Amino acid sequence: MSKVVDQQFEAFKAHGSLPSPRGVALQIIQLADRDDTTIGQIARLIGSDPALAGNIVKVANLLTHRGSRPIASVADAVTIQGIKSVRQLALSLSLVDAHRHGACAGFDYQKFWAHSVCTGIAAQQIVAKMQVGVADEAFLLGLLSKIGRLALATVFPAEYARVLTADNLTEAEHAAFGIDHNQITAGMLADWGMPKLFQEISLYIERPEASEFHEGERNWRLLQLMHFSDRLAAVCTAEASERYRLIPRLMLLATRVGIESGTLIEIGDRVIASLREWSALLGIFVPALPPFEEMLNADSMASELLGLDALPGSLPVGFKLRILLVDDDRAIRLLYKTLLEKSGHTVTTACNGREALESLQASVPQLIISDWMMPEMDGIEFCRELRKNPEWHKIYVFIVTAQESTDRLIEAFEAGANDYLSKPINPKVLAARLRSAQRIVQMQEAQEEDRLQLRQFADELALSNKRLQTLALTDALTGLPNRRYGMERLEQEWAIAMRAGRPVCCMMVDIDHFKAVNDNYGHQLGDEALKLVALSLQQAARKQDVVCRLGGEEFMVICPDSDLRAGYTYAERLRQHVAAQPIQAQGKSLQLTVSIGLTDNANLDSTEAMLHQADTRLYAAKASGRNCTVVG
Ligand SMILES: Nc1nc2c(ncn2[C@@H]2O[C@H](COP(=O)(O)OP(=O)(O)OP(=O)(O)O)[C@@H](O)[C@H]2O)c(=O)[nH]1
Repeated sequence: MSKVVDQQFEAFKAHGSLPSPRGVALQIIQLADRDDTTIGQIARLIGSDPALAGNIVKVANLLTHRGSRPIASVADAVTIQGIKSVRQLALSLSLVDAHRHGACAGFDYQKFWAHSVCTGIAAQQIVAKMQVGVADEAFLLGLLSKIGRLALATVFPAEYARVLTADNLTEAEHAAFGIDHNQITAGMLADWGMPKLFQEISLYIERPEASEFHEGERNWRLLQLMHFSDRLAAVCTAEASERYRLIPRLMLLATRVGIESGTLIEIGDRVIASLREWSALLGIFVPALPPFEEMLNADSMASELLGLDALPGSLPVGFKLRILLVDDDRAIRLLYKTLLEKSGHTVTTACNGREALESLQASVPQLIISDWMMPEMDGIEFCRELRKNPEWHKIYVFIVTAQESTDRLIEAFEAGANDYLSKPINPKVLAARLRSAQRIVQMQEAQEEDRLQLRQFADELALSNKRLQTLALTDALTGLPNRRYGMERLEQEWAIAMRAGRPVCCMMVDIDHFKAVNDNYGHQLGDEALKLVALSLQQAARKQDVVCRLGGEEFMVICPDSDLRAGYTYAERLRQHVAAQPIQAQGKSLQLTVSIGLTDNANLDSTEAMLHQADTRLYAAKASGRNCTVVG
């Protein structure tokens, strides 16, 4: 304790006598603390106080196994219980006896003792289980950890009754008495010659985060466990309605100090059983308690979980995960669902692998936290099944395991897990691991978005290329394939025909006296007429024929699989089709005709030769009076 607190404690002591083990009990405590004390010495000392001696024999009989030979003498009691346990008994019996009631209205003496004894029992159980210190010492420390409150109620009964109604008790105590109950406890333990560590722990038992112990060191761990014992005692001694408000925080605390829910239930049940025996012994009232597992699973706990804080650390702005939580322990599901939702994530739950797989059909999360050991389908099998579906490959999976052996971890990674979390899950570690998973999920999603965007660009590009290509190969006025297309197509048809030894025809079609149309009616009507002739040619063509506009009023028609004879018949049909249909444009009726030069591939060695021949024949058709077809 600091010098100032020391002085405050000295000043406080001057106001009246503090609770203390009296007479024989005090001597027992002092004697028991010495290394050379014998059982005989302790037994003789206890024997000098008949009431205490009677109680100690009674206690020893109650605490030893039923059915064994009853303990009749103090010496037997000390031998069986051990000197340290007898010291605890002497101290508790003497303090409880002297302060079962008191003058401070509003100070619940019964509840105070129930809580103190329960903290002692819990500390003893937990310290033994977690192997961080001497269990008997932990009992004593737990029992006395709030003795400062009894001291305040004893020294200032009227004033303390008023202070007890305050929301923040330690602050109100400071305001009223210049010292708080934790500081008084530390002072009293110092006065009773208790180890310095006891004093430090009692100072910070209610607020371990304010202590100067270094995280991870043995004393820090002991303080955390004592704080946990204090909270566990609060749960065990609270009224039912209050109890369910306290349980969620106790569970969270358990995960922080490394006690998983199975161990918590085991310790809780032992504490409840032990408390029942102690309360009967000391004549203290404790409320009836259900089995611990029932408390953790109670529905009424769910709403209280909402009072919990979010996981430590902040989320990247605007990035929240869709998480699926898979665990067969309902309390764990509830606790982590609440914590994760408080941190901004959206959480769904499943109680085993099979249920999780079913839920994936409905909605796909970005991250899964799955326990390993579960009934029906365990975490590993679930992982394997999950990875079989390519749609679920991107889900980031954490496997929660109590065993960190290399083989187990390799098995988890081989089944498809991305990472693992050790059981019990430490919220700080979970928060850090989640942030790193978030970064990966975020990166994956950004990549996926880039990929989708690229694909969209590529699709758009392909489409516009196709459009450009179509434009490049189409005549804008008539919508027919243009010269470029016509020439390429003629090459293709030529190659096919030559390879297959088949004929192919080509005709040049030119509108007669078209200049006159333009001159007499204007270019606009000329254009209209060109479009209608193009349409007429197309209508008269067969499906496999290719009609294109070479430019101006000149067209080319390619007729695959046609020799000159068939081509001629066809050319004539075309010519007559145009001649037979007067063209209606801008309210005028024009009678147009075409001249055709026809050729085929027979006896020619290239498309150029073919085109040249068709051209020559077209000129011949013009020369011979137009509106006719020339074939040779
Ligand atoms: N309206 C319009 N006229 C065009 C187009 N392309 C070419 N022409 C016209 O078509 C006419 C072709 O005339 P010429 O080559 O002298 O031949 P023609 O008058 O048809 O006479 P012959 O071919 O000898 O029967 C010219 O007046 C061109 O201006 C076009 O896209 N639209």
